[in-house]
Amino acid sequence: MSASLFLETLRRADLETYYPNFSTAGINDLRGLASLSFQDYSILGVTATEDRKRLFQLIQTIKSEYPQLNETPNVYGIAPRPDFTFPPRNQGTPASLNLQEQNIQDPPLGPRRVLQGQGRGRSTMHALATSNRSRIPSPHITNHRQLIQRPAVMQQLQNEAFDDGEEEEIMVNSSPGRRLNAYGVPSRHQSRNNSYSGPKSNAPSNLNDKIRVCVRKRPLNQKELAGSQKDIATVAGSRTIHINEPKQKVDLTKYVEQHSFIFDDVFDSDANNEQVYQRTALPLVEYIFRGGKATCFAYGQTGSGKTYTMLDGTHGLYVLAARDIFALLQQPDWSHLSAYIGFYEIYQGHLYDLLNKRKKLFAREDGKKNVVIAGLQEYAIDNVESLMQVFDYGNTIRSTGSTGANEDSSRSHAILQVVLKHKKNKKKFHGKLNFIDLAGSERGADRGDADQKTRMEGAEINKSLLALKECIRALDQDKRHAPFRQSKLTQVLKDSFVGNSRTCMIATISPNQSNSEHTLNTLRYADRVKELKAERDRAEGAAAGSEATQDPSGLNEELRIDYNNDLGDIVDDELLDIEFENEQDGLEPYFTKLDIRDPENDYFPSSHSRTTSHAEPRSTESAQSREKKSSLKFTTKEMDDFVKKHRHSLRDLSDSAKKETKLLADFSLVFNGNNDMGGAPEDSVKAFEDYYEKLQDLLGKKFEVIQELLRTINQFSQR
Ligand SMILES: Nc1ncnc2c1ncn2[C@@H]1O[C@H](COP(=O)(O)OP(=O)(O)OP(=O)(O)O)[C@@H](O)[C@H]1O
Repeated sequence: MSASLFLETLRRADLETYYPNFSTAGINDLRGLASLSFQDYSILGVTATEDRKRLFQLIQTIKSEYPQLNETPNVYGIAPRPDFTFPPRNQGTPASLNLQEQNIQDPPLGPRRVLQGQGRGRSTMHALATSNRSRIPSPHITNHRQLIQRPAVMQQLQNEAFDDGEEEEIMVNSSPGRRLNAYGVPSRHQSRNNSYSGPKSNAPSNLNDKIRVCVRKRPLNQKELAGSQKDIATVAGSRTIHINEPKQKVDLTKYVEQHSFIFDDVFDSDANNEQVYQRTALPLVEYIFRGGKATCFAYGQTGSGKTYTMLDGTHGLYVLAARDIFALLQQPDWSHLSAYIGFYEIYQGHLYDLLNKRKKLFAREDGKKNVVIAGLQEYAIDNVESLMQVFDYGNTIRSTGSTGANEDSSRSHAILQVVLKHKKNKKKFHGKLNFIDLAGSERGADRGDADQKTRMEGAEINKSLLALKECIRALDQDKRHAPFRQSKLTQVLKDSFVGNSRTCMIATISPNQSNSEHTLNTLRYADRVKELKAERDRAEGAAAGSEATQDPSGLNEELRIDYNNDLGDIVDDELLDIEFENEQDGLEPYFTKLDIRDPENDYFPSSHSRTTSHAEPRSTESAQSREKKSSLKFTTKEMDDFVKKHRHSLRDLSDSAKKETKLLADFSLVFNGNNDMGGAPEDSVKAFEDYYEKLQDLLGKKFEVIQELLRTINQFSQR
């Protein structure tokens, strides 16, 4: 492991100050850290309680991440010199340091201290009603993001996560505490707590939500069973999952911290793909027949079951969806449509066609803002067998690499695209469904023994997953700008997120205890999406009374502005006339049968909606009188010139808005990334200065354009 990586590891745990001490003691990699015993902390100068806790947590994280390191003896032989200890934090490194060369083994861990000095048998149940921790605010936030106090729930229970013959305590519903970043290292920022509202958790989720977040737990595999690994993920009901995270206190007492999450659907390890399909991809299948665009993606740790769920060759969701798509295409209502299949991967920021010798591809947008993968070989397929053959062929050339967790680990994002087009006019697009098997991220970027290529792959994957999260976040918060351009993945998915689109995320998790931190990271990532979605739902609910102000497109005002801003050259009249097909009528029998039809039917912009969304409503009377007045005051040429000028200004403004969007997105990504990864505040400040200076420039130019337009209008009004 390079010194800089090691330093970075310490930095993320807020322990970088001790780097010189570690380095002088010859501890410069994870192995060295894992070998440290509690007694070594003082010798290394780590005396502050908070820092000792942090170091302890970091070491536990490393040990659970890399179990092989647990066997490493204390090869560094750090032993207290009778006459010397490292200075405490911030006091520099001693100039002359003479560590003893002898090897000292870690002292044995046990016997563990028993809480409050009491012995406990396996069946003992102690309610620690007076414990401070029983008053820790719940991690769950109410709808209004207020912390709610939960009853004293910390109990000592029979420990199910450890089975080493010792009693542990379980902190039920305890705070997740400091958030772990993608590396499983505690972030310096306090975690946003998991949010859900209790009553809602019992009600079935809405299959027609714009964004759905589901979780799938895979069974323990043979290796984990053989290693007596415990299942720490408990599914409770159809929407709740508890993660019993094994932890250790500073005094080495083991305990279990239970984290509870609620999602749209939670699938237990015995759920099969058909059951998962019914509540994830099936609603998307019917949605694309209604002219929408949809995305179904699996997110999760390497080896957690993303491929198994999404792209398994025989019963992945894509096969099940294809079965229904082909069946629907056989029906008279849809016989004018064909399904075209494309299969490509995003590897290191580039697109490659998996059905055409990994030919390099480029993502573009057509005039109607559909993302087009230029050069992608598409096959008109009408039966599942042919699809599976084509898919198998593509899958053999997908970029894979070996990670410790999963021999066939994919190092690329694979996208299987199903586009419905009109048979008579292939250019006429009807609907699109993307199935995405995201690359696993955790084992690439931070592995000390990974080669440069693997690390670069990991970094690229992390970047795209971060951008994906940012885009979903932005969309879910109905923000005006989403940083689509930050990664190839989000660029490609852009049209599946804006406008009439639906997204289903399936977070896949491994249930074994050694993966608990990655599992929690996955669930927190998913929870973030879910939490924001809940807020939006509430906001929409609150606004339900003001139906008259709602856009029939189903886009809220901000997103609509973004969509329009992003249209760039759309100011030409023909492009303003953006039209999505709305062929819902013919769907009646099918959707009635499935009983999942969206009752509101509010996702499809009517052919007028975009145009009308720009225009101020005018009364007939005032329009007529304006026309009359105008005909008296202006010549045709003047009016024509003004329209051209306006159009020109709009183009400039639109260009500016695009630049502004990018500027904001760039800054947001750096800012949020920095926050999430625990980066230095100075980096954020520097980026912010750069951002607002550029914004000042852009706004100045916009102002000039508007001023010029107003000048002309003023001249007109003075006539
Ligand atoms: N729900 C499940 N039921 C049974 N086996 C499963 C399930 N999910 C995953 N597996 C098995 O676990 C192993 C890893 O799964 P998979 O390859 O899908 O992981 P992954 O998340 O796609 O990993 P990577 O990111 O490395 O590609 C496979 O052998 C797969 O068959």
